[in-house]
Amino acid sequence: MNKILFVVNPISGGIDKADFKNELKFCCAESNVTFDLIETKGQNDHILISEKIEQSKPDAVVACGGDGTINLVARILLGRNISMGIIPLGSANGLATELLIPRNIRKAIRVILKNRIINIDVLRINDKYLSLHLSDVGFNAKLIKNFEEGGSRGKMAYAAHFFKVLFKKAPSKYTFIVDETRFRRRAEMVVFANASKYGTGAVVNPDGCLYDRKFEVCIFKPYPWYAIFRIAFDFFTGGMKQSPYVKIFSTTSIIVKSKKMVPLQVDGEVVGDFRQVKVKLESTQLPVIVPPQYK
Ligand SMILES: Nc1ncnc2c1ncn2[C@@H]1O[C@H](COP(=O)(O)OP(=O)(O)OP(=O)(O)O)[C@@H](O)[C@H]1O
Repeated sequence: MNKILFVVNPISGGIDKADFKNELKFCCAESNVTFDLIETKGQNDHILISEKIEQSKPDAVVACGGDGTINLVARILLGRNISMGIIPLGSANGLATELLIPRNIRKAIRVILKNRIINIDVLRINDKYLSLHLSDVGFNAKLIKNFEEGGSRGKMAYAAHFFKVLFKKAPSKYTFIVDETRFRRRAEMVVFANASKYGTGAVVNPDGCLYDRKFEVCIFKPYPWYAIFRIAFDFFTGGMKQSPYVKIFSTTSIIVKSKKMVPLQVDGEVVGDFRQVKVKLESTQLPVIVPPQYK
């Protein structure tokens, strides 16, 4: 690899990026690799980064931030034949966790410099949003919405919101359309899973694989209140496939319709309320730099 462009979100995770930039200089000099760096501004980043790519002609573009920054870079790179790297420097790094990318900055930079690439699947939602990791409608989207609106931070606050939302059940009626088949179900949550687990470590889709040319739909059926503990247990022990409250199947496209508006979250970001969610596997995969331990 000759040249790398690092896209750094200066505010992600509330982390000062000075140490990271020093590490970057050190590691790239050590490996004789030239690099460019651009900081995101929070506005028109798509244009600024695209222009920088044209000018800099990098072999790889590395997203340094949280899931939002990764999604931004992925949208720009898809179809361009440039690989994407990830340095997890956000408050939420679901995809980096899934890919076993080290949280340690120096180790993460060295993963990039080793340049081991796999092509991962990408989902397109409602012809607009890109999902590399996990997207859903229902209780998790509500959880994220409440958490963001609550203004609180930290694991305890998150756990409190988690149980509050699980207890405050509000199933919706959904119609599922897969190829020629159509069926109806009431559900507390429907997950469109390219990956296997959330950034918190909760395993929603135990067999999830990022490069298998399909994704899983995980339907959480309405459950009695006492099932909350079983569901929480299955989330953290990887037992979701055996759960009587969850149905999981694989597909390459689906349309889910709901009578009422339901919040949709895409890779950690609530993007709005919808009555219809259309999910499709993109024909193009995205080359991503991964550590040797990711199989
Ligand atoms: N220079 C900047 N100033 C303010 N906001 C910015 C800047 N650069 C990027 N952003 C915003 O950062 C957000 C993406 O953050 P990202 O997901 O990478 O990190 P994060 O710490 O996990 O964030 P969050 O906790 O908000 O999800 C986007 O909303 C983007 O608009």
